[in-house]
Amino acid sequence: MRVDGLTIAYGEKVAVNNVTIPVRQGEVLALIGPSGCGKTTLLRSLNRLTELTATATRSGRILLDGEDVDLLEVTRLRRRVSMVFQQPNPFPMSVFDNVAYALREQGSKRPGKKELREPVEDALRRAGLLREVQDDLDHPALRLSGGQQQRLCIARALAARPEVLLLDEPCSALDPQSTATIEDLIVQLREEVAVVIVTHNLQQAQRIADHVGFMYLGELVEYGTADQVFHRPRARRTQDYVSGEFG
Ligand SMILES: Nc1ncnc2c1ncn2[C@@H]1O[C@H](COP(=O)(O)OP(=O)(O)OP(=O)(O)O)[C@@H](O)[C@H]1O
Repeated sequence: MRVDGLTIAYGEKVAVNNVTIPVRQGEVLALIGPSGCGKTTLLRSLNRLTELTATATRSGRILLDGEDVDLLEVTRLRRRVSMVFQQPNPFPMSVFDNVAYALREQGSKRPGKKELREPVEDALRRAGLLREVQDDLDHPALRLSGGQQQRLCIARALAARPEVLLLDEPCSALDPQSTATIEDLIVQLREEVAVVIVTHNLQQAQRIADHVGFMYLGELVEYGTADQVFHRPRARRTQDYVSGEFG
């Protein structure tokens, strides 16, 4: 995926200013920067969620596999570029049905429960949750712990076999143990899906990211490997931010 000269404004306020950044397959890209610098807006634009905000306007191009995302049917785009939010938001239905939902929505023919069992379990396995819920697939998803609910949301996103997974501060509502589990999961997932994560947690970005984009006041100030951005930042602003001097 590639973002090219992207500018997004809410009314008069420019939230993302002329950003060009690649999203590479097989990698985790972390977007970091102080509050309000445009990370979430950039993330949400990748599958056109910013269109849901009436005041948002956009210029520049976003390409998925060389195709302009504006030319793709939006439901299909959101299956290929899938989003997991800050607060786990499973549907008020069983664990099984949460994941099956994504699969049922896919084809023209509605598969039955039997046919769905294998792909549902496969998505749960890839989200690192199957072992914990195997015997409780019919239990309400809302009875799971917060960390399990977040992995269920990841399983739901993975079920549609997306090419890109967008994670908006996925651990901010979780305890340290669940956070560690999800970080391990993200590192494994990059083999099957490109991951873009917004995080305030610089240690987290260092632990899991291959590339890092540092944003400030809507601009992409610096983009590089995690090692370079954290240990040899080129810009003074990046240096100040990663050393904890502001933000
Ligand atoms: N729906 C909206 N309407 C108007 N302004 C918005 C809207 N969403 C975000 N903004 C503004 O756009 C700018 C960028 O916000 P955004 O949420 O993308 O930043 P962020 O870096 O993700 O912040 P945070 O780290 O606090 O989540 C901010 O000034 C914010 O106030």
